Amino acid sequence: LSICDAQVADSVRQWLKMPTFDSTQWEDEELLLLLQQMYLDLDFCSKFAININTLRNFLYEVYKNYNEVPFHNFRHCFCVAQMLYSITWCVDLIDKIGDLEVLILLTSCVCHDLDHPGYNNIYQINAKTELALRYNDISPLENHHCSVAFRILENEDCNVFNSFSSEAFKQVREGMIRSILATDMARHNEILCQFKELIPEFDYSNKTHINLLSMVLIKVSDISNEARPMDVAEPWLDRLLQEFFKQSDAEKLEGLPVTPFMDRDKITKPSSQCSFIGFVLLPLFEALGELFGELQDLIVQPVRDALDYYRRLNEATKEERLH
Ligand SMILES: COc1ccc(NC(=O)[C@H](C)Nc2nc3c(cnn3-c3ccccc3C)c(=O)[nH]2)cc1
Ligand SMILES: [Zn+2]
Repeated sequence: LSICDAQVADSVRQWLKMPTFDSTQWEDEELLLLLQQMYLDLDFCSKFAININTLRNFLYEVYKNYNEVPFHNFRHCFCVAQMLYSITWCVDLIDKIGDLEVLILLTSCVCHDLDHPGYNNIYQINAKTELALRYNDISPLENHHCSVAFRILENEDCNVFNSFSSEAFKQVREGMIRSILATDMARHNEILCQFKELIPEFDYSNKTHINLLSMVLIKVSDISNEARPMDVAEPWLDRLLQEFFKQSDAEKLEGLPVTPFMDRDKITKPSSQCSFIGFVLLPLFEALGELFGELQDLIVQPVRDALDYYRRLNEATKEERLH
């Protein structure tokens, strides 16, 4: 049976709407079919006259433009899109920000790490790479991911927006650029602080408010592994550290400054996760949970549980070192 005709079973379509979904159980071809299913189940193909073959070509071209790196690979992009998709159903996001904004967000998630080399912005800038030179040290990776996305969309066979008016496409382009550039963690505090200021009087008719909410939604989806069950989250942390250690080894070899939270001689998994979840992840998730109460049980509480788990693990490993 060709993959194109395969239908996604109803039970899988239901599980796909949950943060407990485990991407490791599926082949790449099946993940492509599941991404296609997300557009279909959100009714985007009929709402936006997206030809199903164009959607397939787009998703396959995206797939080919992700690299075989330990963490920032196609499977990561799937997880990020799938988390956004889960949130969409849980809070009825389309009812709150409209179809076009959700289409922009989902497509931004799919494209947000395109052609990631496995070496982050700090490395790009210190090593004076082609990307750092091209983008003048300004979010070189995120600018590149977004540029690759629109180069794919230049190809009519892959352009899922080819039925859009030029005005509508301009809105899509602005939205995708804003969302993908927002995933640069160097901007984390700037974005979180601005968002927290809006929460008390959040205004869904205010485009500035919607834009900031969209940036927070893709950020939450991007770093959301610890909101998933431990057996799903843990392998991602190992892959992430694999990628970080590869970078810090290269930095040592090339005489470049070594990024502290990446140095295999300096960090342990429990201690680095305690600080990441405590200082970065939980504050972000709690802010979104203040606006969308439905997310408390879905993804905020699981992050608190993950923090407790790593704190206990940290204590236990400290105990061990003492004896
Ligand atoms: C403010 O900029 C930051 C802050 C923290 C980190 N990363 C960390 O603290 C460590 C290595 N942990 C970590 N980092 C994570 C996770 C998920 N995504 N993610 C990640 C991956 C690539 C780039 C940045 C981040 C935060 C995760 O569960 N843990 C990286 C950048
Ligand atoms: Zn990412």
